[in-house]
Amino acid sequence: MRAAPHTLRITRPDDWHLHLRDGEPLRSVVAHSAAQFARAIIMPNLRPPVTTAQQALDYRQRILSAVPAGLRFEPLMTLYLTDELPPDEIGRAKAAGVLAAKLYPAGATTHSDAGVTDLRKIRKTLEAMQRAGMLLLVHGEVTGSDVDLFDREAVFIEQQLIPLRRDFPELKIVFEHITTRDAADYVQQADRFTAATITAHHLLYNRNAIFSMGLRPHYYCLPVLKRETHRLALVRAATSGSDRFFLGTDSAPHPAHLKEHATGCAGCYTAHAAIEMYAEAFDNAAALDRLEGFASFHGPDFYGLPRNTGSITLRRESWTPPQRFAFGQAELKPLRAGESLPWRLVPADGTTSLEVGGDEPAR
Ligand SMILES: NC(=O)N[C@@H](CC(=O)O)C(=O)O
Ligand SMILES: [Zn+2]
Ligand SMILES: [Zn+2]
Repeated sequence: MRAAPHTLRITRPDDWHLHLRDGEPLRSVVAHSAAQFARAIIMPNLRPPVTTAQQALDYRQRILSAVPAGLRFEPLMTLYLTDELPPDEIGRAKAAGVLAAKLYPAGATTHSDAGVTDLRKIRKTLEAMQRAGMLLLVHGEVTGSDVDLFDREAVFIEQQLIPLRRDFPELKIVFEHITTRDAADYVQQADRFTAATITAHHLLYNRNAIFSMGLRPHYYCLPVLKRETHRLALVRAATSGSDRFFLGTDSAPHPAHLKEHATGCAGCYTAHAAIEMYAEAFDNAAALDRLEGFASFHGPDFYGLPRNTGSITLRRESWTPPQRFAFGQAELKPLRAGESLPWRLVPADGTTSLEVGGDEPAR
């Protein structure tokens, strides 16, 4: 048997699904992602949502100005699809460098109230995207109160995704943050125009995490964590070597007081330790050799972008993320707060990743 490696060097990874928010909260969190990832696909679910090319360009500029000096980070922008989005905005967005548009079924998740109420209403926009080569990113859950929360992803595949795939065969679709064996199987068997992102928390946890010795709101996200058989299927997909699956943290910061609330917000914050959590999940599956493809190659290959050239190093060294970070005027409780992690990112400049951000907002 080979000895378990103590360090792991991989091509610098990207995050293909990230929420950075805006204003002061943005300035509090962006350094965490920039310390780990070269690029990230930035979700457009602000209030109001990012629905025009100009808004995407302005938001990109605000993100760049929030990146601390000395860190390089490229935000890759997306548009938020609504029933009213004019199809010709797609051409303007494409020309402005926007890579993708995001489908939030109305009511499916955080800040999705302006989302699409019926796919038939956006056919012309989807046609324009297919023509322009703009990717469609989907939050794949149906919303009806008649469908059990834990079945919403599987029902979405049958009711929405299969017809969508048939009607727009050459539209590149990323099924975002998949959480079920159904979704992993669907993507594995689909053609080369379909891929999926998988979060670190869905690789590490099943739904017991939300209910373990009391209700734990920091494990609540959408799509919600599923049962263990689904987690195992996600681990198999991520570590299979298949280029259909790639890294997307879905790190989704919310003020702690709104998560620890009678109607707590959905979203887990993982950007402070994302690559470390993925390394842990791949290590648990004895598949560390597959991490680089998943984290650094499959995403850019699917998006048609160049792979990164630099590298990062991870060390097997236990460390403990802090209990909280500042988040604008509020607090942010990260996943694994106060709990040890077995892998640690070795920062390029010799400081520790914990010092980026620290207990204070990173500026
Ligand atoms: N994942 C989440 O639970 N929340 C995300 C929205 C999303 O990605 O669905 C958020 O913006 O907070
Ligand atoms: Zn989502
Ligand atoms: Zn998300």
